[in-house]
Amino acid sequence: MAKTNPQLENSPISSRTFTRREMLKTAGVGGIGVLIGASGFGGLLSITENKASSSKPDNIIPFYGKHQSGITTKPQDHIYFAALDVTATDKTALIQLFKDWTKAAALMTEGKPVGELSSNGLLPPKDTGEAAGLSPSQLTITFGVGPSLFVKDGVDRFGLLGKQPKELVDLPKFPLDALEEEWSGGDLCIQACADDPQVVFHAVRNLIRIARGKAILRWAQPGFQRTKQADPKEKTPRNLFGFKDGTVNPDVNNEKVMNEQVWIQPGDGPNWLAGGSYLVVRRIQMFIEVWDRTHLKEQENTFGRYRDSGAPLGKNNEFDLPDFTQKDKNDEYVIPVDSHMRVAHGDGTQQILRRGYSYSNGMDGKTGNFDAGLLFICFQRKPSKQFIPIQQRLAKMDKLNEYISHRGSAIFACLPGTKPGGFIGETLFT
Ligand SMILES: C=CC1=C(C)c2cc3[nH]c(cc4nc(cc5[nH]c(cc1n2)c(C)c5CCC(=O)O)C(CCC(=O)O)=C4C)c(C)c3C=C
Ligand SMILES: [Fe+2]
Repeated sequence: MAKTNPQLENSPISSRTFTRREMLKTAGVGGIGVLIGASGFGGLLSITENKASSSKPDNIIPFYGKHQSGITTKPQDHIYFAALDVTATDKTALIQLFKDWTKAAALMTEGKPVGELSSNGLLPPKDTGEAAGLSPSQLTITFGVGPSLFVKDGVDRFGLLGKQPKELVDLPKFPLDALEEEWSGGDLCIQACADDPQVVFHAVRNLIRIARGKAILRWAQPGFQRTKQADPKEKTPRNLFGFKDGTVNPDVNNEKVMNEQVWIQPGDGPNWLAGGSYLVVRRIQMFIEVWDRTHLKEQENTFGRYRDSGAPLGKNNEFDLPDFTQKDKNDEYVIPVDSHMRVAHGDGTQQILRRGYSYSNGMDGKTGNFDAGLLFICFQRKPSKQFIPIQQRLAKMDKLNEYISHRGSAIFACLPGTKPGGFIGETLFT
């Protein structure tokens, strides 16, 4: 399980840290427009540069690096996930979009607004403003491209057909899928994660705004887990069924394991994607009202773990290895054959890096129940050998299926990282 932030490969935090909070502090109440007007933006920057170098915020996750952040990054408290449809019809516009997004994302992850602050009362401000004064909050922004960016309705939209990886195709239909168009697919995705809900919303909102005329929102879903404030020891978070969720995950601090399981390697497919990773997202509704009427033993048999400790059935501690051979006095397996953990584990050869968040979207208008569940997100090197076989098993025989329904689905190739001066998607488009 992820215990520390492994973004060691991303470039070190810039010494020119000029955060939203510092900007307000430097300008003083009501003074910012006047200061910029008088000295120009560069002047203000240089004042703050010197001041900030001795007090670097430690809640910045570097945007630039070999890989995009937000994949092996220790999960932050909040997510805002958005899938987009591209409306632009030429490749140049698409390239410009990725250039603009890269610049804006790099600024926002450092806690800066997306454009110069302006005192021109006749223009809308470049940044929407709701994150002014907020810290960077470990914001990560991760971009991906979906299969439909390459070919849609048989049309090679941007001359990218020859570049489409074999793995980047729509997921197969699984038994019990109840997918809805309004929660599925997308030409592009943006995953914004941070320790503040307003910071993640601000990030996606500004990126969508920048995309105006080139791409539009297709679907979006915010999500959460317990905050670090509520659980300073940062134990494994619990899902909305009350169980610890995220105990077994490949070790993000082990580079060899990440190269085997998560990062696409040169030779895996087209070279433009080496250093990237496939993201599978499933919007899974959880029938919490039914679950809340289910007795504890049944709940524990459903997952194959104890609710309180998170230990595998028959063991004492959360991180004890499960014994799948152990039987009880009735000659039944202690960890039931249809339990979620056992079925997901299989023979242990397929692994995925799970990075999901709970969601709650108010009431399901059709039933009067909560519309709540798991925004399941996982990263992997080869979906055909990782998510797909696991989900095929789960869809067939997971006891958890009585309590959940897969409502949305999409797959994206998360692009490799980039250096300052470059842009996300550069390897694909040039
Ligand atoms: C296809 C992949 C998976 C889907 C979809 C999925 C949905 C899902 N899972 C939970 C809750 C738990 N999952 C747990 C373990 C677990 N789940 C998957 C895969 C999918 N889950 C894997 C690969 C594993 C690890 C298996 C192993 O090797 O042990 C657990 C147990 C604790 C843990 O390890 O995190 C819980 C709890 C829900 C609620 C859900 C859909 C709503
Ligand atoms: Fe699971």
